[in-house]
Amino acid sequence: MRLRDVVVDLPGAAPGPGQQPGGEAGTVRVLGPINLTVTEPTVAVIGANGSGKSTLVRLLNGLVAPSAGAVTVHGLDAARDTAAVRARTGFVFTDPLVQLVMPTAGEDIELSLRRTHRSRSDRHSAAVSLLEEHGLGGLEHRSIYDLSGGQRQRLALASVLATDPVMLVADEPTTLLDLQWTLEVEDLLLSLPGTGRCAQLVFTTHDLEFAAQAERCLVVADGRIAHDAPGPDAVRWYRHDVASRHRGRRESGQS
Ligand SMILES: Nc1ncnc2c1ncn2[C@@H]1O[C@H](COP(=O)(O)OP(=O)(O)OP(=O)(O)O)[C@@H](O)[C@H]1O
Repeated sequence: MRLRDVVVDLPGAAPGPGQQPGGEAGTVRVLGPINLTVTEPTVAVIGANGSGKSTLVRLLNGLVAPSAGAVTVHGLDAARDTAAVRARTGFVFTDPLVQLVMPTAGEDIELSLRRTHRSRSDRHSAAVSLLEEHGLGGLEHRSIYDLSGGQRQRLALASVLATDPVMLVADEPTTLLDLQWTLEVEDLLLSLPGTGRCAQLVFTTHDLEFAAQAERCLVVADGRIAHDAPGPDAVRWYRHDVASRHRGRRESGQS
């Protein structure tokens, strides 16, 4: 993926802390300018609340369009060739209810399998085994509203993976999971490129141990890339940066 001179300006009453006015009156600049070419198989995006992480990854499948500049994914312009980009890019939302569209767990996965499994019975048996693989065995008839938050988050991931995406973008994919499932899902996600199940994984997270395992990690601050390094180095830089700002505020009596 490639971001060239990308900025995102969004409507806003007044710029918040760390934000600049956008190019048009009444807008704030929430991202950019950003120039990046990312080829690494596993890429983490970390940073403070409101720094612009979700906005950055939403650019990758056209959920957010840049106000200026260009986002290229698999050689396609994400804002112009959105349908083609979305056909290749799976997106896992932080809130699974945003993306689960069918009434039951089994039906949601079956919907994702409709392109690759033509017959209904094939779709059903593939859905049952995918549910098992994600710790949701026996829940195919369960309403998506009667699943726990963590079960829903795993279902959302299973449904997106069922579409065989070339690139998987996951926005805080483990926020609702218990410790065991956090570790399972992190292992699964990080292994995807290596096992050929998708070519590239891009994820946002506040879990720094997870981020440290990525080959490349982008630290976002106030809508800009503040640091860009291999996972362990970027996480070390981020911890140090946050701690020293915190110390500075404490010493000046601001917190
Ligand atoms: N549709 C929108 N309209 C106006 N402002 C928005 C919109 N979406 C996001 N923003 C603002 O853009 C900034 C970046 O938001 P974003 O969701 O990208 O942050 P984030 O780094 O993912 O935060 P978090 O860690 O809290 O999820 C925030 O100030 C947010 O309030």
